[in-house]
Amino acid sequence: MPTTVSPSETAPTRYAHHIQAQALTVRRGRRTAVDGIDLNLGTGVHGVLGPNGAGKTTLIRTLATVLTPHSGDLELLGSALRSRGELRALRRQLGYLPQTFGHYPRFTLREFVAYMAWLKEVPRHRMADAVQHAIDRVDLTDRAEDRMGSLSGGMLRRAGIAQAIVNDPAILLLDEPTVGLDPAQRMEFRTLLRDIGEQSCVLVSTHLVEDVGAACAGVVLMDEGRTVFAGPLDHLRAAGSDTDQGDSAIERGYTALLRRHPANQPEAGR
Ligand SMILES: Nc1ncnc2c1ncn2[C@@H]1O[C@H](COP(=O)(O)OP(=O)(O)OP(=O)(O)O)[C@@H](O)[C@H]1O
Repeated sequence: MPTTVSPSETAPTRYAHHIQAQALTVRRGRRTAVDGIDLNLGTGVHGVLGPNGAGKTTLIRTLATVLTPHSGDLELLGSALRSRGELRALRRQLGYLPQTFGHYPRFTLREFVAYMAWLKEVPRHRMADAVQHAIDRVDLTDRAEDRMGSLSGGMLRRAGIAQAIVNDPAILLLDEPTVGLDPAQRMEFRTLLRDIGEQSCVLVSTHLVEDVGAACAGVVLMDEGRTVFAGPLDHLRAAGSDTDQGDSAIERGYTALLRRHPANQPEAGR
């Protein structure tokens, strides 16, 4: 009988999951922004959902190695990131689009993406092709020689996505990537995400539930720094009922799971 083999099963990896976190805790100022969460994420596109202040950005920035955990264990691509060498090796395989990113307005788009590729140590002989491919994938081919300062907000966001994928990352972390994209570009973007998710672990923080419905196979739902739910999108859809608030099954599931979480019960004394 034929069996289905996923890319993660055939990939020559030394780790069970691309992202493995146990009791991961991250402090921001006096707050515990990520509060002891466990995660095991492999290939595929995973949405990170949650209300404002839930800890989504803090989690993504921690996985992007921008923030250091306060406690707990974190392994990315099987590496516990204990040395500078491990960190450097990992960063070559990471793609990260922050909520806002800095850039030199006088750089052309091609120069910007090439600069980011150089920072990620994309080999010199692959550089030109990698840059062109990334620009093509975000549909900015005809703007490649334009200065960054002349791009529209949505185009800048796409430039940010191009720099995040220029090194064909094994882990791609995107914080609110579709903000400012027009509907046609959002649809293109979802296709791109699904395509990248065939080989890589993609984590997308978003408030747009329809993006999750269209592009993500899995969901991590956060509230107050904790994981309320982590699992397949279908389980989130099934969690809600007609009495829960929301215009779609995903929104109703989102509302139901947040409401049911112990931290949101009246007896939790909040
Ligand atoms: N630099 C900081 N200093 C102090 N507290 C911070 C800092 N950054 C974040 N926080 C706090 O950490 C918590 C989580 O914030 P975070 O930005 O990770 O949430 P989020 O889920 O991404 O929110 P949003 O949906 O509004 O973007 C919030 O209570 C926030 O106020």
